[in-house]
Amino acid sequence: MYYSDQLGIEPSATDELHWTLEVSDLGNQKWHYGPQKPSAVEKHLLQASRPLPSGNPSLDDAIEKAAAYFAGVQHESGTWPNMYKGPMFVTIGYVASAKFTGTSIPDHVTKELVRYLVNTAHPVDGGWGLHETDKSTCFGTTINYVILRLLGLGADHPTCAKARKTLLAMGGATGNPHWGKIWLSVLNLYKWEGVNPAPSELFALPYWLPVHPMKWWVHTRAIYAPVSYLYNCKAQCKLDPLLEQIRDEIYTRPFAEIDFAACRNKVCGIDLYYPHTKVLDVVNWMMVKYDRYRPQWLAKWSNDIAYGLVLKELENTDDLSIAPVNGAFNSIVVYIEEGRSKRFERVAERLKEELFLSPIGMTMMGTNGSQVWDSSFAVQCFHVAQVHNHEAVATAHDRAVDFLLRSQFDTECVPGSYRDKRRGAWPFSTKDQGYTVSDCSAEAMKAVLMARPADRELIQRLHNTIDVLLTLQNVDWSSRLMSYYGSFSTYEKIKATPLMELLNPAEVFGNIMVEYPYVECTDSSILGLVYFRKHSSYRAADVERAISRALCYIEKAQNPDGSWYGCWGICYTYSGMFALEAFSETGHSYANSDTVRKGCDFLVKRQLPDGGWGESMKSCETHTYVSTKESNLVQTSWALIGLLLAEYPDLTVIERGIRLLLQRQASDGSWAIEGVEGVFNHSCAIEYPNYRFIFPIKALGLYRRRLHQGGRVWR
Ligand SMILES: CC(C)=CCC[C@@H](C)[C@H]1CC[C@@]2(C)C3=C(CC[C@]12C)[C@@]1(C)CC[C@H](O)C(C)(C)[C@@H]1CC3
Repeated sequence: MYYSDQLGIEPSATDELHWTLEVSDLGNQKWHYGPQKPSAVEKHLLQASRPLPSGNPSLDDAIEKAAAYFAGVQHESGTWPNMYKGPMFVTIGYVASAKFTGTSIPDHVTKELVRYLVNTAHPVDGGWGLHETDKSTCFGTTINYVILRLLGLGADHPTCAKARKTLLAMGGATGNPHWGKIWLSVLNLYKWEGVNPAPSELFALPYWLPVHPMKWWVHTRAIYAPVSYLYNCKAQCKLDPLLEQIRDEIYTRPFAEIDFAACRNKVCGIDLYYPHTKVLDVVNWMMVKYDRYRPQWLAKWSNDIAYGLVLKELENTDDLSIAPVNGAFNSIVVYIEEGRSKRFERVAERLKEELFLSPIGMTMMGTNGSQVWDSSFAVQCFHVAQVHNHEAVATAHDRAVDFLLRSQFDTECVPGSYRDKRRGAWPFSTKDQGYTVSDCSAEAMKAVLMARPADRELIQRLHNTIDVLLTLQNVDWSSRLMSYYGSFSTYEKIKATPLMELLNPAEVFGNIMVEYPYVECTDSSILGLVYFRKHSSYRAADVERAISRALCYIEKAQNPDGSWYGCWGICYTYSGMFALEAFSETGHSYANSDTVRKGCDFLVKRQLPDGGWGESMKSCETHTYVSTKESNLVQTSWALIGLLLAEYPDLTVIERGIRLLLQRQASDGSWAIEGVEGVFNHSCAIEYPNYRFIFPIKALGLYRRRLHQGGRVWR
């Protein structure tokens, strides 16, 4: 029974049996409510975690059953839809956009959005944080309180009353960080004069300037382009009685008496992960003066430039946008410019693809899914476990490969969008989303090569992938200077100096201004290149050089204790697995490499008494390994994969971990969700529900190979 059931909410939950998920050939997902019957996929996604007895299987049985279960919950599009949830600051975009543009939200969606927030409110103080398992923060509590009120929950409903009390105890909504203040201003619940400036003139600067926004990290610039437009025209939703009530509820003083300009730099202490630098304070002060005295024509002229960039982003992503945060801002900007035009309707419609239903209600995901990433790993794990051609798995395997082939980019971005060459690369989620990611391209390439090693036409197609991947490596003079030579970043190579972080206005996220070198992205890129090298001699010398430069980088990035800090999964365990796999694929093992030996010893020292591994989100925040008390299925699998690939000599260590995976498997072959596996920007946790199949299957498969091959790991 969920908290929302105990509490009783009006409107109440919808009937889970009436929800179906539509998924297109390209993996785009949308939930519908109606008379249809749910399929195995919806049942798998919506059934609450059911305690099934453990099957206590043999190794072979465990692999067969897990692979068959996982194959059985694949959608016929070749993807594994899953609730890619966690961040608690995304749904505000959907609700605020609907409010601003007068778009109605269907009843069944409203009910489920409310249910999710009621179920995720902090059990003690009733607030919300940056992510689902976070402590309550001013940002999380304000925006989610506002959502509930806009969706029709009464101010005196117990969830609202409790959250409001917590918000007011934190000093009220004036303590919001930059993004919170921006959403409140758009909703006319705050005043723009109290928001640190984000003028669109920045986008009109000449590109050669080192601070040009189009050199920033793709997400940050994609968000600040529409935000700067809204800032310059001080866009505000029409005030209505409900908004007036909310104004009265979220502050400790009457709205009319608040000196908003004085709150510009005020951020609640609990929220403040990354305080402003003095440099930013000075720049902000100057921009405030500029904002006051600049001529209107200049504000309008630079808004035209920002709007041009928004339109290009929409064109390059088939009206979807890179992720829901800028997607929501974009929808408002298009509405201001064009009213309810065809384009606006389409942007608003595609925003709904970011909504996902889970057993605890509906929320907006971090992106429109994790389709390409998950399908790539799924194909790989079927091969490692040698089940790809088994009856229960073969269709799912082939569909996933076809999905990956359909999802490879075959067009370039429109000119003038400051985007690099993308033909041949792959995204994280879907082809429509349109953004190359280094490791997603490499893992997808590895997957299709595993599946079709002898397909000459495919290898030809992968020439483009190689061309893109090679351009993504950080190898220019500044990377030598900053000692990230040979590394790979996420979406692009590093285009601006990390000193830009001094101007990070977000307060709640670190490392968002520019690209950084990432160990995991570098590891995956090596894996992709190594696989390609096995099958083709295309640009052999360049590929070879890229691999050795990347290996040097990972070696340098290893901490003295043998660990690698992970940025996209929790944390040292995640990165350790990727690094050890990259070393293993290039011929390094425990027996012949100090780096590998140190990497393994680090992991082995952290094995818990039950044979598993469990690492806390605190590792990401504190940059030190913090163990949880309980071991975690996915992290145990990561550690095991690393050790197995490194040919760690002591099999008893590995066997203890393997036994834990077997014991936790339910009789239907599945594993339950045990906790959050992913992270971003050091502070926000995000769930990857498919990891609970992908990585245990891979770990068990590798272990079986090791047993069968007399202690030698298959390559
Ligand atoms: C702070 C901001 C801008 C918030 C919006 C959320 C996005 C930035 C997040 C949500 C999912 C996310 C963590 C993701 C990634 C980047 C940042 C994302 C898109 C990438 C693609 C980076 C590279 C990683 O190796 C990996 C592929 C795992 C992730 C996937 C998810």
